[in-house]
Amino acid sequence: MSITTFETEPVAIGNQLLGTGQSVYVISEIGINHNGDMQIAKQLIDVAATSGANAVKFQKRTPDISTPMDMRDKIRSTPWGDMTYLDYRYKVEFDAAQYKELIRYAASLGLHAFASPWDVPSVHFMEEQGAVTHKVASASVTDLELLRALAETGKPIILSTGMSTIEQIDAAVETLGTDKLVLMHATSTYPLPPEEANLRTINTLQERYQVPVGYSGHERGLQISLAAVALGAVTVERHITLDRTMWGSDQASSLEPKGFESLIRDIRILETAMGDGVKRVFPGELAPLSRLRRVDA
Ligand SMILES: C=C(OP(=O)(O)O)C(=O)O
Repeated sequence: MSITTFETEPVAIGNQLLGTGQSVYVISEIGINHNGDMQIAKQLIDVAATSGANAVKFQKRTPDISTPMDMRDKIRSTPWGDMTYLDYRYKVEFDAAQYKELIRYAASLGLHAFASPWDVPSVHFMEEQGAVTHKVASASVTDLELLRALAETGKPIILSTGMSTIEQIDAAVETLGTDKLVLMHATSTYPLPPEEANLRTINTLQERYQVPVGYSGHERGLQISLAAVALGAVTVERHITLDRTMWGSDQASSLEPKGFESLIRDIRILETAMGDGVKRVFPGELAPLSRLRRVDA
């Protein structure tokens, strides 16, 4: 079985190029694992920085717009008591001053900070915070109004493709344009079982859209994300948490600090080991060559 990697024009996010042969851009998905607590958010930024990630990412919602109607009045038990799902969604949102502080804090540690805006006002909100890029969550692939607002920012866009058909991705890509677009292969099963990972889709997306393709992972463990890098993923995004037993819907399928650090260590080894594909004799082979080869050609 052959594996093809496609050369695509790199996309710049801030000072970092995303593309074949470039260092893998590692995104620490904080999402809502901060549970609305600035201290936890900053501790997660610390984890991203000490692990060697390139970026931290949040999820930004205007709950009155982005919360599905049939979910709003459902009662949820939370660490702050029983409340409606809508009230809970507000509880885990940060305001403009808090985002400014978090983005400034991340920048002081050498990290990009951005979000997946889940509705149009959240796009404008993140623009006002000066985000370097915007991510489209898999759930938003078919929200063409949101995608048009994102395209208008002129920023590079990272589009995740979980829970989407190829026709839905076609329409999203047409709306966003391919100029500054990075796609993410994703399967939105939490946690992701290996039989639904379908990693060869990375190559399918590269071939079809001719843009850099990364991987947004929800599996337990590290192997599938590492295999994605070997298949040519230019960026890897994983949820991070301080402790998988913390309260919150994404905590259990997140990586803890030690696991995240190991992931990035192994990604850096892999990207170096991928090389350039040009067959050559390496300096380290010369001694074994003279010792072992009997017939010189
Ligand atoms: C849910 C998100 O991403 P993905 O679809 O890649 O998991 C997100 O970025 O908010």
